[in-house]
Amino acid sequence: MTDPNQPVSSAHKEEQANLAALVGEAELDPGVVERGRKLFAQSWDFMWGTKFFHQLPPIEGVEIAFAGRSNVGKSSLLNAITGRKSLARTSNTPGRTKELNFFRPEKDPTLVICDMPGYGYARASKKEVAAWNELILDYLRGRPNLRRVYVLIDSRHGLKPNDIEVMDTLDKAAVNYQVVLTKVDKTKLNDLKKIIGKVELGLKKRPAAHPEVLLTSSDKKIGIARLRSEMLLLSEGL
Ligand SMILES: Nc1nc2c(ncn2[C@@H]2O[C@H](COP(=O)(O)OP(=O)(O)OP(=O)(O)O)[C@@H](O)[C@H]2O)c(=O)[nH]1
Ligand SMILES: [Mg+2]
Repeated sequence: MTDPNQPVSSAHKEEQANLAALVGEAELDPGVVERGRKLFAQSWDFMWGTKFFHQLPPIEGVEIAFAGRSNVGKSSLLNAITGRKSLARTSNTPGRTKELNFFRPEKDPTLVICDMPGYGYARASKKEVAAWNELILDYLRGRPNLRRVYVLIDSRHGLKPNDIEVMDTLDKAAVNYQVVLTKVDKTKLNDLKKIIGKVELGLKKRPAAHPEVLLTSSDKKIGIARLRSEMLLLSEGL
């Protein structure tokens, strides 16, 4: 709780400190943070895009995917971790990413990131939604080098039925995943704490889920160093 008698700036500072504690970057190993920074400071390139499961790129290195409902901030998060404004196209209109788009460092084939189309986009045609959902689910359960799926959830909205469906699929396929709460710059600290508690409670019952959620804001660059560090360790097979 903030003290109403304190000047606004110190309440703000306290809020920032509380948020930083939730994001958990202070406990990171500085050496790992630096290696993570370097991994993403390389020149990252678009590698492959497809709407079809039978046209996926050849298997090379470790793959990590960003999944989540339309407009949750998947492409923005890819841009934030690679420090690029428009490596992946973003939009405030849901349904921007229409293919599985693969990215990797220009000179290093050890890590590939897949930016996925969003699920749950109501305004596309039924046929298009069905095709996307099929592609997303086929990819999530059928990609042998998929090491981790980050399931992005808007921190203002929480889990929706299609997030549950995706997590059920990942549990059944035994594909390791972790929930990332996005746009934390838009959520009040108390609401954020409530949603973290609720989501983490639900994750306890899920065998393939990482028990802890990550917090990010692509706009304010919150949680980016931690995500980079964790992705570095995954790319190294740890
Ligand atoms: N405030 C805030 N807005 C964000 C953040 N991340 C993304 N957005 C906004 O959310 C909207 C959607 O972002 P995208 O990155 O295109 O979302 P997406 O999940 O890739 O969407 P689809 O490709 O349509 O599935 C854009 O208007 C972004 O500017 C964030 O951390 N904070
Ligand atoms: Mg996108």
